[in-house]
Amino acid sequence: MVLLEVKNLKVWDTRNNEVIIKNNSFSVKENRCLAIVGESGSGKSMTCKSIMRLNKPWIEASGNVLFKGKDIFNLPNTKMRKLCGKNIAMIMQNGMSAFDPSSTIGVHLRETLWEHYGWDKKHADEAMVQSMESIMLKNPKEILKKYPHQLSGGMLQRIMIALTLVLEPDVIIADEPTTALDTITQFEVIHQFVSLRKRTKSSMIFISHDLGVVKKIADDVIVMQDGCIVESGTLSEIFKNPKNNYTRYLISTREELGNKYKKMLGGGIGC
Ligand SMILES: Nc1ncnc2c1ncn2[C@@H]1O[C@H](COP(=O)(O)OP(=O)(O)OP(=O)(O)O)[C@@H](O)[C@H]1O
Repeated sequence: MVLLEVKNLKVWDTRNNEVIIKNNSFSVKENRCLAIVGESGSGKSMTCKSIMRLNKPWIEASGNVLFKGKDIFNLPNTKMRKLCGKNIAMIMQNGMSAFDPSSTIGVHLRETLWEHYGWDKKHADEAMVQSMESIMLKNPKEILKKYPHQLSGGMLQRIMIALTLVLEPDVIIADEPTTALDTITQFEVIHQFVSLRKRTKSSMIFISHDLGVVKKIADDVIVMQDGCIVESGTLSEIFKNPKNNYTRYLISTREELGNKYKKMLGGGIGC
């Protein structure tokens, strides 16, 4: 079953009328992970921000976004706020930008859980502490008292994963969630994403320019170039039999990079 359908999405900058996303359509099926890949500036983030209506005021979008068959593109902002988080949750590229710098993590999480579930402080804290423990975050009670700047990017990403586990949304949108992290933390966070999918049975849109990561997590892939979807298919179709030159180029550069690392590390790394 299709859970989220994006139809003829067009996005443009009203300041200079530059078209950023050109009439793209794609869908996310139940319990599947769709990866959006492409080089920097190809429009991956803009696509997801447009679904969530997180674009800057000068950016406009047209088209349709259907969630469980209902058009949410023209939903009033108050209804959209309710939907975001509980039904469709976005995990940002940079953990720091997801949290209010002037509030503690606890205040932020409690507000979110109050808004979506009406939980009081005790209920929210219990759920978050349990969720953070389940993904091996140490001292969760202390974490709730901290401000975002007191925690590392990897910690903030994991807190967002813990919150997503509590919210159990139907669709999770993860925008390059490992970009700002070092290699070891990246590996751990990807592992958390894979188990997040298993535990919540959520569908996922996973944005990445790292095809190695995509191979680990995705079922379906769309490839973007200059605001257009140039190829789409299942993971094995895209990797084993890419039809588009740009897809072939992305895969070959990934393989070259992988081989270089293998040589450097004496054959110890796989992609
Ligand atoms: N706030 C903005 N205002 C105007 N143009 C923007 C804005 N944000 C992004 N763009 C432009 O939109 C295009 C697509 O950007 P987008 O961030 O979606 O790319 P991306 O594929 O996600 O890249 P990256 O992998 O670097 O995050 C780029 O040309 C970018 O310059």
